[in-house]
Amino acid sequence: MAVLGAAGRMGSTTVRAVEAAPDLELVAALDATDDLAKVTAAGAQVAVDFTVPSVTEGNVHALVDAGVHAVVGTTGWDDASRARVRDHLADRPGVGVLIAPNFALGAVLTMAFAARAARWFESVEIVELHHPDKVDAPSGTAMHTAHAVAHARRAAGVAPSPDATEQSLDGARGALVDDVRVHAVRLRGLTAHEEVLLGNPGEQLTIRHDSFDRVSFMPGVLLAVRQMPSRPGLTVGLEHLLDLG
Ligand SMILES: NC(=O)C1=CN([C@@H]2O[C@H](COP(=O)(O)OP(=O)(O)OC[C@H]3O[C@@H](n4cnc5c(N)ncnc54)[C@H](OP(=O)(O)O)[C@@H]3O)[C@@H](O)[C@H]2O)C=CC1
Ligand SMILES: O=C(O)C1=N[C@H](C(=O)O)C[C@H](O)C1
Repeated sequence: MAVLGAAGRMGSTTVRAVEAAPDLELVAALDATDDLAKVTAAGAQVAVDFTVPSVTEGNVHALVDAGVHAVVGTTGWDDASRARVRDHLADRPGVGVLIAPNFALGAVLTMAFAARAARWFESVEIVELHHPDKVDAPSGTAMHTAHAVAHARRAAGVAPSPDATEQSLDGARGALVDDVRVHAVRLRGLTAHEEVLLGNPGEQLTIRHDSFDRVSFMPGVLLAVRQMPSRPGLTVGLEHLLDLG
């Protein structure tokens, strides 16, 4: 298999995890200046992408063209870019692509629990907290959580969270993602954290997940690497590989 973005925080952690896995062989580790042709030249069947939002879609199309299955953890995807990959895969039967905003088991469970709880609360807001070197906000995980929560609330006929704010400084109420408020904190010392706050009169449920170390993402990454050769087409979210989708 191959790792794209191998010199980065997640890429280097993935390289170590693959090297420690007896059933996987790392044949290519690419950094920003490397040609993607190295992936096929090395005979990789699966490539993991932990690069940057500006290049990940191009990488995925090149991998699909080459018949290489892709496990994508890089964020920055939207409906339009995912649709382009889905269309491309329709011409390449047998090739599988997973785009997952978070590979940590606890984060996937947080999203599943939040979606399950969302219909029972009047108010829902999301706070994501990350290291200050992160280039995108809100996090891909928070966006995915907001969409899942919004979908569950719409399906149950629940109104958007009440908010009487008439006057506020720009950004004070966070970003509105699919009718759900999302707040992004960037703080030295943090790794990757998310809280889903659910409120009713007289009570609050907080669902919180903390990734203290990037090793937390590795069981999910390796699970995906092992499964993608038998999952053709586009899969969005690790929850589908964990039977939680
Ligand atoms: N799904 C998940 O579970 C997780 C997802 N992420 C996401 O993964 C992505 C990477 O995060 P992180 O590792 O912290 O970021 P880093 O900035 O540490 O790593 C990104 C790496 O990609 C390299 N790169 C840039 N362009 C290319 C290219 N065209 N080909 C190959 N490599 C390239 C960068 O090189 P250079 O610095 O020289 O430009 C850098 O080494 C982010 O989008 C982040 O949100 C992060 C954690 C978990
Ligand atoms: O950049 C990060 O660090 C992370 N990015 C992903 C995201 O944007 O959701 C996953 C995790 O939160 C760590």
